[in-house]
Amino acid sequence: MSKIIYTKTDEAPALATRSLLPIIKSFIKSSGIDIETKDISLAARILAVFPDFLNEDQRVSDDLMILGEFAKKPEANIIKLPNISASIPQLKAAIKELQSKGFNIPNYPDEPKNDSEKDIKSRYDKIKGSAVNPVLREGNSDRRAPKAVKNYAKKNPHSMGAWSSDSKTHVATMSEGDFAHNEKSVTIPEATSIKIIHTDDNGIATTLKDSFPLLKGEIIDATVMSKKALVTFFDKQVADAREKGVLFSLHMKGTMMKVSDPIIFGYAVKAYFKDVFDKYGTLLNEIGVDVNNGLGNLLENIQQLPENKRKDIEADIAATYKKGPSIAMVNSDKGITNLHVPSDVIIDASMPAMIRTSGKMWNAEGKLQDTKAIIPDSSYAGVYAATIDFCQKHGAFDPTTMGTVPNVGLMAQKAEEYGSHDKTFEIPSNGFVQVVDTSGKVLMEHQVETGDIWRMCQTKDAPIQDWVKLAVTRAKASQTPAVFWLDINRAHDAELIKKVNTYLKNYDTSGLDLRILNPVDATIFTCERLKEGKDTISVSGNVLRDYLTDLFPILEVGTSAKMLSIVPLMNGGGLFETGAGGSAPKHVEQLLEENHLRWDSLGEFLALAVSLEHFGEVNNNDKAKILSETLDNATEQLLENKKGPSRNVGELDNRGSHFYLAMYWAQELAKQNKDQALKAEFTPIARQLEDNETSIIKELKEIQGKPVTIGGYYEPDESLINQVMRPSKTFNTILES
Ligand SMILES: NC(=O)C1=CN([C@@H]2O[C@H](COP(=O)(O)OP(=O)(O)OC[C@H]3O[C@@H](n4cnc5c(N)ncnc54)[C@H](OP(=O)(O)O)[C@@H]3O)[C@@H](O)[C@H]2O)C=CC1
Ligand SMILES: O=C(O)CCC(=O)C(=O)O
Ligand SMILES: [Mg+2]
Repeated sequence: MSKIIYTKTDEAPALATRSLLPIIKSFIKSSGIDIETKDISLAARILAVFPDFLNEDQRVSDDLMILGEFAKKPEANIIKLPNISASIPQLKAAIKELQSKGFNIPNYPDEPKNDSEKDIKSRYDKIKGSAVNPVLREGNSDRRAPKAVKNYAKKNPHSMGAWSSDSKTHVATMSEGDFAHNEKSVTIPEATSIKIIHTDDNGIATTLKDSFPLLKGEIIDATVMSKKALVTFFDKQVADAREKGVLFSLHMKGTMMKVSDPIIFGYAVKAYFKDVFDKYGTLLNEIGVDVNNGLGNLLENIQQLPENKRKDIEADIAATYKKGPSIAMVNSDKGITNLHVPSDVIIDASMPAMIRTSGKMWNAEGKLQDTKAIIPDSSYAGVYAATIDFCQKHGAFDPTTMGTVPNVGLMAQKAEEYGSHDKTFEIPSNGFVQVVDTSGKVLMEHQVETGDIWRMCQTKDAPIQDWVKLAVTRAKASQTPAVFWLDINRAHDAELIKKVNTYLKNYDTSGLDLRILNPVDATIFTCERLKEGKDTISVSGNVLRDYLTDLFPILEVGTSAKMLSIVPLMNGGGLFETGAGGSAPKHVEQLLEENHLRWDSLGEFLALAVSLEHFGEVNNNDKAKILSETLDNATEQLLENKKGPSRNVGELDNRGSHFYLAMYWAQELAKQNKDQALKAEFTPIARQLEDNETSIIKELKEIQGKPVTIGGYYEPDESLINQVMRPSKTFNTILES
């Protein structure tokens, strides 16, 4: 029996689900559509891997694993909300909360001392970082701003900070020794198995990863980030930011790149606080400071020191701040810097937000200031450098006239860098690393030094074929030029380009404008067209998929939450993601403080409509198709009448916006004539909702302005959270009837 699976996740999206899902359920009930939820929240994922530590009644099923399997089935139809990709500090906070609620799960062992602790750590490490999306994304990605959303933005532009030609903001990236410069790549001619081996200067070989299979036609690449080059680079950037009087800011993806990027993050913290580490390095080591988890980890750990010692260190930290450069702030009121927690500043959202804000970030005084945006690896940094350069030359983009940049992203089967965690290693000693196949042939080799970060990526052939097909399909369907963002001078991209050229021949591409440009040229080409109001599809690899689907949407429509995000699964199913953005923690904070939820569920409305459409097609269910069409119309109504959530307390919020969606949806169902039963069912409901609009909105506004509790952050209390998210008795009664 086919069904739609709805995911229960974390933070703001999970709050919103408590309000929206009951509405959806009541609307689809009569149409033979089953909806089921699967809990992939951080808390549930933790509980799922520790059944042996829990009482029988506390155990939960491993919903993520079940969903991962389901995603490979043709009948899959999954609505995926954004979930937390947990950094270590977030993971530890979730563990603490669960323990305080009586779940006897173990602590996270930073440095496991025995086999049992090693086992615990390895279970937690699978939950850490971006652990959900790669499992569910059994297809490539099609993300775009629907026409209604784009038109709304044109009529109601979001604020855009002006850019001036004397802006000192710039991107700083490495010019040697980084992943980009050391990359090697080969395409595998026949299926085989490979091992990754490190050999030290004394000839002692250690297996970093034992034999694992590769498919025919798979592209593999390997590269290394030199620790020496990285440290030199960071030292220079600290000095240069100080000299230029700009903010010091670091932009990376500690969640998706959960092995490499926290290590790189740690070196940035050490470079900025060089004086502190030179003076107290040994002591800090002894008390277990691990700055890969951010400056926050240091500040927390020094609390265990005797007061005078702690004060000495704090004074030296203060002196470092004073000496400068100033650091960009995440929250200047609370003194949280860009270097506090590796998951606070995530490049896909942080760089576009900065570009939207005149190229400025917040300083410690809470004022906007030009910044040095440090993106250590140079593989994709040029995209942001070129965008900034474009804005410095031409001024900010104008949302009322600019074009749009949909993306077709290669993502399936853990493609490229985002699947490299289990093949990323911090090198223990000088020597070399080799990738060796079963015949003993060395496929790739790198000289390495202690502390270097070596990694290998895989990109399977079937996803590449599917990606090229999706690109052609989208270019044809929208009659829009499409650019493959690939650099012939990069080893991996050179292999990919060969395949793109081969697979493009399978299609009739006459009349289509398809090109291959390196990322910098692609940025310039796209930005020029964008400014002239022209659309351009970006066809990109996995990392640029992530970056570009925040960059352009944030400039075009203000937030990537408004994106339609479809993942046509390779085995025929559909995964419908909601927007491209995450689950901004500040939204929960605001709800708790003043009972106002500014989260915009627009991406979810769009995802549900395509999910229903897909359901209708696969199951020959015409009602599902009508529900889909009417939902799309309702969403358009919602945009036209400006019934999205406001940022401010006392105004319409997420819950009020859901009410309007329900009202418009019911009206659209009452209006249509394709299905008389639906018409008859929804005509009185539409009337009831209209008649009670004023009182429902009043009920939804009255409750705002006071703090609320939901009994937990990672594992809220179901009854409390439902009460908070469904506060209108009148509305609930209509839905239940
Ligand atoms: N698909 C997924 O599962 C994803 C998960 N994440 C996770 O989300 C968390 C936060 O990530 P972060 O990098 O801060 O990115 P977010 O996209 O959550 O936040 C960036 C900014 O976008 C705006 N925003 C995003 N979504 C909405 C929405 N629906 N309604 C209103 N505003 C919105 C807010 O800015 P403004 O100030 O303009 O209101 C927000 O501060 C992390 O745990 C991250 O790992 C991140 C991306 C995708
Ligand atoms: O999975 C994650 O950590 C974030 C995913 C993301 O940012 C995206 O797909 O746009
Ligand atoms: Mg992203």
